[in-house]
Parts: sequence; C-alpha cells; structure tokens
Amino acid sequence: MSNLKEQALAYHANGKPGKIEVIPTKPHSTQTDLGLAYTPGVAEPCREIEKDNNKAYDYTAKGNLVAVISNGTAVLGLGDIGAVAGKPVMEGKGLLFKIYAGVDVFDIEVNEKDPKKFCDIVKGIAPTFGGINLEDIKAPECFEIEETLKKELNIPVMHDDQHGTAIISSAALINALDVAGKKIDEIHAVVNGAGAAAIACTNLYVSLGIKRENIVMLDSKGVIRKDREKLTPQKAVYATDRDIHTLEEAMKGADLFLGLSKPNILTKEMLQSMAKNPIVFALANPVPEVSYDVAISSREDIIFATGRSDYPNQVNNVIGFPYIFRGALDVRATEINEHMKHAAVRAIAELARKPVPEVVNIAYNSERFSYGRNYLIPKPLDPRLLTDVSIAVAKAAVESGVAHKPITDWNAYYDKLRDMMGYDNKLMRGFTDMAKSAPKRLVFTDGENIKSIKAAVQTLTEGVAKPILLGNAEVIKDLFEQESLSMDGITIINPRSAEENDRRHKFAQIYCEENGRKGVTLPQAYDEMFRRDRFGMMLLKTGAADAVLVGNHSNMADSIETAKKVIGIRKDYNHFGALHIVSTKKGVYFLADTLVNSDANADTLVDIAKLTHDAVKFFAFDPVMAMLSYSNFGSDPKTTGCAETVRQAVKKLHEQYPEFVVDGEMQVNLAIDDKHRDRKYPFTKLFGKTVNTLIFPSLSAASTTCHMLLEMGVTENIGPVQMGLNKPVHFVEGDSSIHDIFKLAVIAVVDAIAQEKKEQSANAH
Ligand SMILES: NC(=O)C1=CN([C@@H]2O[C@H](COP(=O)(O)OP(=O)(O)OC[C@H]3O[C@@H](n4cnc5c(N)ncnc54)[C@H](OP(=O)(O)O)[C@@H]3O)[C@@H](O)[C@H]2O)C=CC1
Ligand SMILES: CC(=O)C(=O)O
Ligand SMILES: [Mg+2]
Repeated sequence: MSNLKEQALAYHANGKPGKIEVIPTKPHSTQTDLGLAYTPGVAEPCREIEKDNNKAYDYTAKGNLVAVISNGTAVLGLGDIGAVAGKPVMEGKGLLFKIYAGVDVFDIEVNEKDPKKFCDIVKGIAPTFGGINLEDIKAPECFEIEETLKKELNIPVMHDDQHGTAIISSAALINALDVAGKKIDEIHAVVNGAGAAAIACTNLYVSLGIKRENIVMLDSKGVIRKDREKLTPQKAVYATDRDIHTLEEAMKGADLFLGLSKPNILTKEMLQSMAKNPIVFALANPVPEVSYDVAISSREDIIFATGRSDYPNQVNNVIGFPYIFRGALDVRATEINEHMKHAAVRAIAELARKPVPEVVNIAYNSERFSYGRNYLIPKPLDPRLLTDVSIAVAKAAVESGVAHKPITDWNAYYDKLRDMMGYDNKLMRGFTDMAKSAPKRLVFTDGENIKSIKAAVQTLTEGVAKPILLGNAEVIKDLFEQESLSMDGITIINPRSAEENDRRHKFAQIYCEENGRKGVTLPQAYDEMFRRDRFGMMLLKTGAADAVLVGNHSNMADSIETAKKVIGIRKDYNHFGALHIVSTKKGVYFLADTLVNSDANADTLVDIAKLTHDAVKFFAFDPVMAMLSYSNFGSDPKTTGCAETVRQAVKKLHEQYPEFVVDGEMQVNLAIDDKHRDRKYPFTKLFGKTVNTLIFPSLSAASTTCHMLLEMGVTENIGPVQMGLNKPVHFVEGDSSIHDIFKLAVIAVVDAIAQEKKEQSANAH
C-alpha cells in the first residue's frame, strides 16, 4: 500500500503537476493566426453566436466539452473531503473522458454544499458546456441537485455516481443472472448503502424487473424499515416491514448483494448464508465491502465483482460515462433519459457476450477472456465500447425525440467513432468493408490452434468470411467449449477422417496427374492428402473453398513448395512472393519479398517488382519503387554480389517496363528521404516522387527489416500478403497474434473477391 501511495503521489507530482492541460486546436504561429484566434477576427463568431446561440456549437469547443463538477462531499469512498481535495478525481475523470471517447473536460470544484446555491453556480457556467457530469456529491443533496439542473438546463446532465454506476452494474447484473440461471423477477436482493449510487442502481434494477418487496436496503443506521423515522423520500421507497433487522439476517438466502457503502462490511459467514450461485457486487471504492480473497474463498459458486481494476469483473462507471456522453453530445441531446440509459445497459451487456478482440487480451495480458462468471462485463480498454455504447445511446436519443441534431447516416457515424479508436488503420478498415460486402469460404488449415480458432470466430462475427477449420472435430469442439465460443456458422473438416476418403482419393488423382513428371506417384499423392495444408489447397483448387490460410502446423518452406505444385504460379511468372504493408509515422510502405525467395537472382527481383507493382496498385496506391541495396547507383562497382544483382534487375525493369516508376540500386535512407535523393541523384526515375514501395535485394534483408520495424513499434502491419500464385493461398507466420491472423484472413477474402472479379471479366470477353 505504501508503495502505491508513493507511486501515486509521484505520478501526480512529476513533470507538470496534475493530469490534464489545454491544447490549442488552431494554427497560432503567425500574427495573422493570432488576429483570427483573438481580436479583431474573433468578434465575427461572437456576432454570429449573439444572433443565434446554437452557433456556439459551430464556432466554439462547446459541443465536445463536458464539465465534471463536484463539491467534494462524497469523493469515492473517502467521504466529504472538500472540493479541492476531490480535484485529482475530477482531473482523472477528465483524462478518462478524453482517452476513451475524445470528449474534452474542464474539471470544476465548487466550494458549496447548499443544493440551491450549488445549482445556481452550475446554471451560471452552463453556457460554456455541451454537457454536465456531476460527480461525487453526496446523497440526499445529489438527488435535488440533479433533478433541478435536468429541469432547468437544456444540455445533458448526469450524476455519474448515480446513473453511470446504475447502468454498468445493471449490465453486469443481467449477465450475472444469465450465468447463475436465475430470473430477475424472482431474486431476493440486499442493497447495502442508500446513497447516490445505491439508490440509482436499485431504481434501475426495479425498472429491469426486480420486485421492490424482494429488496432489503441498509444505510449507516441499519436496515431501512418502515418503522424508522425521518426517512428521505428516496429511502422510504425501499423501506421494508419484513422481520429483518440486521445485515446478517438480510443476507440469509439472498440471491444478490449490492454494496455501495463502506469497506469490509461483509463476512465469510454472511456470504455462506446466501442462496446458490450468489451474486455479490462489492462496489465501494477503493476498498470493497468484502475483499476478493475472502469472497472467493467463501464458496465456489460465488459470482463476484468489485469496482477495482485488479480483480475480474470491474464494475466501474468508467465503462459507461465516456460513451454515454459521446453519444449524447454527437446528436446534441437535450438530456440523458431512461430510454438512453436502458440502451446503454443492453449495449454493454451484449458486448460482454461477444468474442473478445485480441487487442483487449493483449492489453490485459490475458489469453482468454470469454463470457462467464469471471467476465460479466467488457473491460474498460475494450475499444468496441466506443462504437457499441455511443451508437446505442445516440440512437435512443433520436428515437426518444431529444436529439437536436439527429444522425441519419449511422454507418458514417460508426466509421467516425472507429476512426477514434486508433488501433486499426484506414487501410485495414477499407479491406474489412470490402470483405464484408462478399464474405468467402475461408479455410484455416491450422484448425486445432486456438489463435486460428479465435481469428476464425472473429471473421464470422464481423461478417468477413465463412470459416472452415481443418483438424480433428473433437479437439476443435473441446477448444470451443473451453473458450465458451459458439460454433454456429463454423464448418469443421477432418482431412484424416473416414468420411473424407473419397475426397482424398479424388484430390490425390488430380495432384498426381499434374505432378507426375515431378516425381509424384499416386500412393504418395494419397498419403500427402492426409496433410492439412495439402488438403486445404486442394479444397481451394477444386472449388470447395474460396481462399486458404496455411497455418504454422507444417514447415513453411515445405508448404510454399506445395503451393507451387498444387496451386501453381501465375502465367508469365517464374516466381511468387509476399509483401508486408507497414503503417509508419512517415506513411504506408510496401515491403517485398518478405517470405518466399531465399536465393533471389535478377530474374527473381524482376518478378517480385512486377508482382509488387500490381499488388500496390490493387491496394489503391500508386507504386513508387526503390530497389534497395547497400550502395547507390553503382557507387560500389563490383561486378558480382547483391548490388550488381539489383543493378541487373533495374536494367531489365527499365527496358521491359519503362512505365514503372522504379529505380536503384539505392540505400534505404535515400529511398525514404526524397529531397536528399533528388539533390544528390537528380537523374533517377523517382525524381520529385515519394517512395512507398521497397524491394529488398534478399529475403534475409527484407525479413530482418520487417521484423525489426515491428519489434520497434510500427503501429500497424499487414502480411505476409502472398502475390503471384494462381489462387488466394496465404501463409500465417509462426508468431502471429490473433489480430494478425484476422487481418490476413481479411486480405485472403479480398484476394478471393479480386480473383473472382478477374475471372468474371475474363469470361465476359
Ligand atoms: N464502482 C463504482 O463505479 C462506484 C462506486 N461508488 C462507491 O460507492 C460508495 C458510495 O458512494 P456514493 O453513493 O456516491 O456516496 P453517498 O455518500 O451518497 O452514499 C453512501 C451511502 O453509504 C451508506 N453507508 C455508510 N456506512 C454504511 C454502513 N456501515 N452500512 C451501510 N451503509 C452505509 C450511507 O448511509 P447514510 O445514508 O446513512 O449516510 C449512504 O447511504 C463509495 O465507496 C463509492 O466509491 C460510487 C459510485 C460508483
Ligand atoms: C468510480 C466512482 O465514481 C466512485 O467510486 O465514486
Ligand atoms: Mg464517483
């Protein structure tokens, strides 16, 4: 703990104190810029806004700016620590708004406990903002404050400790009940705490179906009973006349415990007295009502959540507020109403049931998040929260008639949000959309590998492919079960099974006929068909599949040789190759050949350059190609070796393909720095152009460079993209992540679509 204390204090104090700052969004380097940013130019937008206040959304930051406002009376579970002491929390919230949903925040700490005066202050500053997030204001004052402000302001106002918490914990409850196999209208609940968060959560649970008479609520004075005096209206709603007087009694046989109160209140015995599969949400921060260790050791069937990030099931309002406000701001909603809250609950609950993307597993250093008692709600770093929750909230605002600026093109809105996510680049999104337009039958030869399986499931859920997994059906089914993945829509083929005997014979016949003069006999060909890469490629060849991903269950060099024999190299070529697409700060680069030709000569390089030229065009870029080596345009005059091989290839390319923008040999720094190159070597065919394609002199150089870039943090890479075979066979590299395999799957489908189009146009002529 003291370590945490030191770390936390150093974190906040180091560098510029605090966690947020204001950054200008417009140019400000010249006198002209400043004359527009401030006087005299700034008067023009002022005049426009004076005429029509709504113009503030066009000319100022208002539309994306939220106030996080607190009076510091219920800061986390620290209690009434005063306005300024709450500032680190409010700044923290500002940081989360920004990083998760791109919402800008001013944190405002107000020294005022009187609800009426507090409301006057907020109303006074409201014109600055597109929305108001009330935070850490204690009950019962928070109820009056929120109600008044909602009534009197026409921008979204939400007290996050109430409704943010209610939304997230409701989503977790829906899924916990599903896991426990219980019905919401039959359960008995104990709610410990009757403050801002607890009351709002309970209200939302009731609207979802929990019966009020099945709830026992407690505050600092014990069970809220009908015979107690001076209950606030919010507490009185939940007062009970059942013969229950203590927390201990309330817990007996209960199905649900919701704690939004104080640390360490529950005992092991109390947990053991609950009903079967008890749901325990101990959400007090930073220390829950019962520790994770005590809860988990109390009984095996417990379904447990806290508000903390260091245990499974973090029920924390961070999963909601950034996206709830994002959606509300984007349609310029005048409020956040019940319809919008329910939409957010559903979106969060449903997201937890979808397969978890690899980026999330990587972020949490986990191999296997999957829906179940330890994964009831999405992780805060799940980038899909931004799209799923914001869209659900925005749609609900439009449907319920509170959107001032309704969205009509939801696909464009989805794309805009996806652009904010930042883990995927535009290029890949374009391919994904292309693949979705005509999903193809895609074979994963490594069907018994969990990474292939997860990538295959993702292709299905994203609608980019119809996956076929090769392997032993029992093994594959077990893996699906272990990961709680659905097999709906997945095809499994076991090349070794008796059912595939006829197909094995047929494939062997074809393979033998085509390769008889390469020494392949029929018995050998039959034996080969037991191997998954051979069988997968034959499925493709015979039209039973549209594309294949060859996994790393077999030797890559052997699979490459097999692909040559089974699928064949394109007419007019003697070689095939592969490229990697890497997205760097300097732009997108195509690197080749990164996979196939370990002993390239000048003819190999010419083929690779031609294939890469076509591929780069296919990916909608104009190829500007540098043929790389260690020397520049003959600066090393040796007549043998790699520089000479590249020179010969360049000569051939210039003679045979004068239209290609290609030159070399040159060093990679000259290829990338066009100004330097143009100054020093103005005669090249690349003059005035920016190189986007790098053809390496050897596989060794290409592969090393490619892996080095990736290890050193290139933001995005796709590959190896095979080019030059007659059909879409692509090769998965040994250390590929699920995300890498998914991207290659998308490329394979896009390749299949392109192939189909080519065949259709050839048939038409
Ligand atoms: N995980 C999450 O996302 C969130 C967690 N929280 C946490 O919930 C807790 C409460 O926050 P909030 O509602 O904003 O604060 P409030 O001050 O509004 O409410 C606190 C409530 O806890 C009650 N309480 C205090 N001691 C006990 C006790 N021994 N037994 C039963 N009830 C008790 C108080 O009773 P009385 O009414 O008698 O004073 C009051 O009703 C905090 O720990 C906070 O960090 C809050 C929001 C979100
Ligand atoms: C998470 C939060 O808002 C709280 O604990 O108060
Ligand atoms: Mg809070």
